[in-house]
Amino acid sequence: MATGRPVRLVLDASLLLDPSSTREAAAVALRPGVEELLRRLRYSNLNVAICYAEGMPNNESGFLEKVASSHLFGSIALLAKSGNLSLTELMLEWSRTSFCFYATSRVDKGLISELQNQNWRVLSVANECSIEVPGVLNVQRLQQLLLTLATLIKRELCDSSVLVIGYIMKKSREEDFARRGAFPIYPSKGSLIFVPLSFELPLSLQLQEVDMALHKITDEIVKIDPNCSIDFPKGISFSTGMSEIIRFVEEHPDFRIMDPFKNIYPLLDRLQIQKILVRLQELGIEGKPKLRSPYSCKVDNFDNGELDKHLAEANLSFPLIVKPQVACGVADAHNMALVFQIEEFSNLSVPLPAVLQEYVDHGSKIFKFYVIGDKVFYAVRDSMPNARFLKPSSGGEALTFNSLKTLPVATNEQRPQTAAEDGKLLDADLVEEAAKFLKGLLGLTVFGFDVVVQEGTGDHVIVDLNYLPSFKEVPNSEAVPAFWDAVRQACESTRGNANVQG
Ligand SMILES: O=P(O)(O)O[C@@H]1[C@@H](O)[C@H](OP(=O)(O)O)[C@@H](OP(=O)(O)O)[C@@H](O)[C@H]1OP(=O)(O)O
Ligand SMILES: Nc1ncnc2c1ncn2[C@@H]1O[C@H](COP(=O)(O)OP(=O)(O)O)[C@@H](O)[C@H]1O
Ligand SMILES: [Mg+2]
Ligand SMILES: [Mg+2]
Repeated sequence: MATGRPVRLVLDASLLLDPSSTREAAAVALRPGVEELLRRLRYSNLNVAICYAEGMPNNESGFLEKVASSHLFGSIALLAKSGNLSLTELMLEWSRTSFCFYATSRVDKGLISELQNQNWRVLSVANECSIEVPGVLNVQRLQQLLLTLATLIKRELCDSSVLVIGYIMKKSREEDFARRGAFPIYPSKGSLIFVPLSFELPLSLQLQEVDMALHKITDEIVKIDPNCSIDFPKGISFSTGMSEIIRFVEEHPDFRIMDPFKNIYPLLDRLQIQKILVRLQELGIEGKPKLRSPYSCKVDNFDNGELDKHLAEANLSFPLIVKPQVACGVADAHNMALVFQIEEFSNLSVPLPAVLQEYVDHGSKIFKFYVIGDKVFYAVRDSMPNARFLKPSSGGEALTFNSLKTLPVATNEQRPQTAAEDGKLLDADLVEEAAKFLKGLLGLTVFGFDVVVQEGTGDHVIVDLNYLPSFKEVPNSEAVPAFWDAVRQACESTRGNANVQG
């Protein structure tokens, strides 16, 4: 099939409706798992339609019409001619112009053979009795439907450059990507097919069906052992599914993954991040602003008597920003504090072990840089004001906050008047150099980092490093093609480097 012929998927009512609901004439309901399937199909770049027999009770057909329109799907009433259901004119038209799938959970041999005569691929899904009709593909579980479709589409596209990417990430992140059109099942540009991996099915079988797995492993952290010697992945417990994937990757060194787990673990630890960022000094260029990491030191507790000596050795002075050493993956990784004097450390609620960092006055503007493959983007975001604005409100207490939820950003009067100066503050070329340097160090395909420009010195201070962030501020028209290029690059990079488990 030449690329570009639309792919159509017609879902039979029997696949969608919960059989128990239609039998007892209870309120009509979707079968478990169908809502999630429909949501994924909504952003799949497949042409989807729901079909039902025209004689279906109105409450059921009405319900299906509503489901179809809420997902922007078509809906088709199959005509019953002399007792047999047959294709509508529209479906016959599709047979000529598109590659068509029909997914059903009931046996209607007449309809099936008519569909097959019109070159439709018929899939029998989650059927109690699998249909022994030649050419019908039996799909045991609903969760297998998308991967089955992906494999069939790839085969039909007869284009060896098409890659199937299986992804694992939390629902909200998947939705972010899907809504941006980043996860097509029928490839638009970039000839990539994206399918979710299901933790309700054996992972090893699914992983053998895809060309690469794309993951945000920190979405699958169940807990991190709070002992003080952080040496990831020791001490991290992952979800069962994620543990299965980790084991599979260990047993299949050639399996492609974006990105290798060992390249991600350092970004779970703000001390490791610090060690990486300190190397930015190697980039020092005459006449250019200084690129650096904030002065930092680690503490295992807040009531150690030698703290002020510790601070002096680390060239640290107040105010300090205090962050958990664990950088992400657990709820309290973003619980922080701004501390103005040593007394405020007593009963400080920041999780231990913690990192104390120089608080850089940066005029409440932060530059969020995103490296997506070979491309570098950045967005400006409101940030914390200069410390002098925050001190009075603290009244002798540390100012505690959650950086993702309650970051104390500047009010208007706390913002420097030179808003127009923002662009001039930042030396974007210098930071792009840093981005490329970091990419080389990290071995990550998509990552983000936060830059603040110190007032007075103009130092460019990188305060945070994240992998697979949402880069939501980057326009889809630029971010999505860059993301696809990055994914393809990661998949086609030579096997050897892909995931050498050192
Ligand atoms: O820390 P930032 O710079 O706000 O970036 C966050 C961060 O990457 C965060 O990941 P995590 O540290 O919680 O793993 C991401 O949120 P979730 O993973 O909780 O969804 C955000 O996507 C990042 O924000 P942004 O994409 O705006 O940089
Ligand atoms: N050293 C610092 N100096 C000044 N502001 C900082 C510093 N570190 C972080 N911030 C501010 O706090 C926010 C959250 O810190 P960050 O390290 O990015 O945590 P997270 O990983 O939770 O995003 C930053 O976006 C920035 O606004
Ligand atoms: Mg951050
Ligand atoms: Mg972060």
